[in-house]
This record gives sequence, C-alpha cells and structure tokens, in this order.
Amino acid sequence: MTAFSPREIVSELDRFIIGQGDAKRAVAIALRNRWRRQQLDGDMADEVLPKNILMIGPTGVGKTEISRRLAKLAQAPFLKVEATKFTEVGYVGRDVEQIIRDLVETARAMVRERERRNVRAQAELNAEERVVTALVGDQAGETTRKKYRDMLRSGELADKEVELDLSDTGGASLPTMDIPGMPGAQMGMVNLGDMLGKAFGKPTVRKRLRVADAYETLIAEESDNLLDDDQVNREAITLVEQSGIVFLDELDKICAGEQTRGGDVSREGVQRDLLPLIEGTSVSTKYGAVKTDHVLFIASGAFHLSRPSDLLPELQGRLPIRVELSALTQDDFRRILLEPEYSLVKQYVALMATEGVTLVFTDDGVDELARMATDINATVENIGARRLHTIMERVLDEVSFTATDRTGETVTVDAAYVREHLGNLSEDTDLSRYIL
Ligand SMILES: Nc1ncnc2c1ncn2[C@@H]1O[C@H](COP(=O)(O)OP(=O)(O)OP(=O)(O)O)[C@@H](O)[C@H]1O
Repeated sequence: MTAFSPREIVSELDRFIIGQGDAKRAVAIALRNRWRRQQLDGDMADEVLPKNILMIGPTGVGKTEISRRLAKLAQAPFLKVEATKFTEVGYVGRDVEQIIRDLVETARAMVRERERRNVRAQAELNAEERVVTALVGDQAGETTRKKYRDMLRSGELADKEVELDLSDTGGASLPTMDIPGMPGAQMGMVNLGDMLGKAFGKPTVRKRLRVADAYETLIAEESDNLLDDDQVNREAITLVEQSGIVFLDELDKICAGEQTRGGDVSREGVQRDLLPLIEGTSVSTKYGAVKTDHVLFIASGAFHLSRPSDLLPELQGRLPIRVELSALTQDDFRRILLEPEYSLVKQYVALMATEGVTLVFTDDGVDELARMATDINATVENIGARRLHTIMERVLDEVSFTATDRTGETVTVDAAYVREHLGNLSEDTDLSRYIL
C-alpha cells in the first residue's frame, strides 16, 4: 500500500491525464483513506467503509484512465467491467460474483510476478544444475559438473543441444466445468487438472533444445516450483480484500430510466445483483472466500438519459462521492497530444525513430490536429480523446507504411501536412463517419 499523500497522488496522475482535477482529487482521497483505515485498530478498521465514487461524464474524457492509473500507482489489482454485460441476452442470471473471481486472478498474476522476482536467483541456479545434468548425465562426478558449469557460464555451450523433460503446459490442462444450475459459476471447487496433477505428478514432455533457448524456460519452470501456491493464493486474496479496485462502466445504462430492449434482464435486477458486492459480501472462489467490504468501486456513466437518482436508493447510498468530468476542449486535445508522459505525439516520434525517420510536429500542426478532432467530434459523434487516436493514425498512415524505406529522412507534420492527409474528410460527414 502506498503512503502517497493526496496531493502527491494528484500530481502523479497529472503526469498522464490532462485536466479533470475534481476526479483526480476524489480518487486521491479514496486511496489515502484506505491507507488511513489500515492504520486503525482492528474493530475500527473493520467499520470504516470505502467511499465509493460515481464518475459522471461523457465518453473518452479520462474516467477509465484515471482509475487505471490510480490502481497502478497503488499497485492494486484492477478490473474494468461494463454493467450492461449483465443485462445481455444469453447472460441471463450471469453471476456478478465473477467480477471478484476475475479480480482474484489478476491479483494472483501480480503476486506471482512479484514472488518470481524474489526467487529468481535460486531459480537460475536450479536451472543451471538441470542443464548440467542434461549435458553430463546424473552419474557424473562433481569435477566434471564443475567443468561444464564453468563452460556454461562462459557461454561456450550456448549452441549445444540438450534433451530436457519440461512440464507440459499446452493442451494438457483440463477445462473448468460450469456447475449445473449455476451458470457462470466456474467455482473450480472441482479442478480436475489440479487434482490429477497432485495425484500423479505434473505431466512432462521430453524436448530437444539449444542450451541458450532452454534456459529461460527452465528458469520460469524452476521459479514456479519454488513458489508456494497456497501462499500466493492467500496473498492474492488479501490483496483483493485490502486494495482491490473495480471500475464499473456504463452504470447509467442499467438505470430504469434508460430505454429498454426486449429480452434484456431487468436493469433493476442487475442493480440488485450488484448491490451485495458493493455493500460487502463474501464471494467463494476456488482459492478461498473473498470479503468484498473494502474493495473500492468506481462506477461511471454519461447519465445523458437518466440521472444518478434513478438508481436504486441503496445503490446511490453506496456511491457517496460524485464527481463530474468535463467534456474536453480543443485546448485540452492539444495538451493531450503533447504533455502526458507517453503522449500520442511522443509515441509516434519514438516509433518512427526506430526506423531512422525523424518525425517533427510543429505547433500549428498540433493545433490543426486538435481542431480537426474537435470538429469531427462535434459533427459526427463525440468520442472524446479517442478521436485523437483515429486522426493520428490517418494522418500518419503514409509515413507509417513507407518509413522502412525512408531511413535518414525528416518528416515535418505541420498544419498543411495534416490538412493534406486528412483531405476533405472532416468536411464530408458521411465519409468521416466510416473512416475516422
Ligand atoms: N483527460 C485526458 N488526458 C489524457 N488522455 C486522455 C484524457 N481523457 C481521455 N484520454 C485518453 O483517451 C482514451 C479514452 O479514455 P478513457 O478510457 O479514460 O475514457 P472514459 O472516460 O473512461 O470513457 P468510457 O466511459 O467510454 O469508457 C484513453 O486512451 C486515454 O488515455
């Protein structure tokens, strides 16, 4: 858990997201509150509930981005899910608890990654011993082994081929089973793959490989052997319970006020299903029970046709913090192109540099890109900053295609270049509807 102050959190987010100060402030407080809660004594700590957030704003203005960056900063497991997913035909009665199961999987991957780094040194040694054994056989004396170990370390044996028994990861694992009568509940309480693996040992395949190629595979395998699965699972569950963040998109679309399509599961029904998760419940997963009391929920929606007050009162109460995100202006677009740490302009410049092409964006070029994005959003459909991606791709299409043959050249993207490459698309609404 990070000990950043709210001010520090906001300034971290400022590195990637332009504007939207209120939303940044709200998530910064929510994150700091978690840290505060964890400083409290047991009973009090249990009583303090997360202040879940409702972000209200049009599409593509940074709602997901803020939440995702926050999770990254907090090293918290993060999951984005669209609330409408649970209303779709075919998902009737789909289990919303799957959200928490998916979050646990994310957390497991995070914990494994961290633990792998911790055991890396030992795994390297074990991998080396296996290669040596494969080279000299298991009867060889220590002197021979040492000789080969030294040759291995100096890289002399890199091209030599060895035969190794590697664990069989492809195809051998058995599918998880849906439990009849409980759609979507892949509880995996009966995970046959795991059970058989434990009973008969893990399946292996014999492979012939170059020493250099075998090494990374062996290190990965040895790291996995060194990891204590039970501990990883326990830590993953704690991580979800203490720091998990769920981003619930399109909440406005499950309001009763929105137009209904035939066949959909009742929107209010979905709200009722979601409520226990947000209020705090215990979800069973194949790694153990997960309490959701302190998982942070960030809900979001445009709320064009409905209002937050159309949500179930209980749900409204669980999303006490409301922040509005404003639509992005032409000046915001200009800044988004230039300022964030890995802004689109910086990305394209770096990509072209790998081909030896120098890409230069002039001020008026960037202004023109921002102006076009604003125009097309106004005339075709407002998709927010996502418009910048489609426009940039179009404007730089030709350089992207020919860069490999243009090493050493400099391409200057100025206003004229932008106009030339977008042509009259921005004036032709029908055409740009398809292309941009
Ligand atoms: N204020 C901003 N500053 C920098 N980049 C932004 C900003 N707003 C949006 N973007 C970029 O636009 C893209 C879409 O943004 P994001 O996914 O956050 O949209 P959203 O508001 O969550 O929309 P939706 O509700 O449709 O999911 C991302 O690539 C993001 O980096």
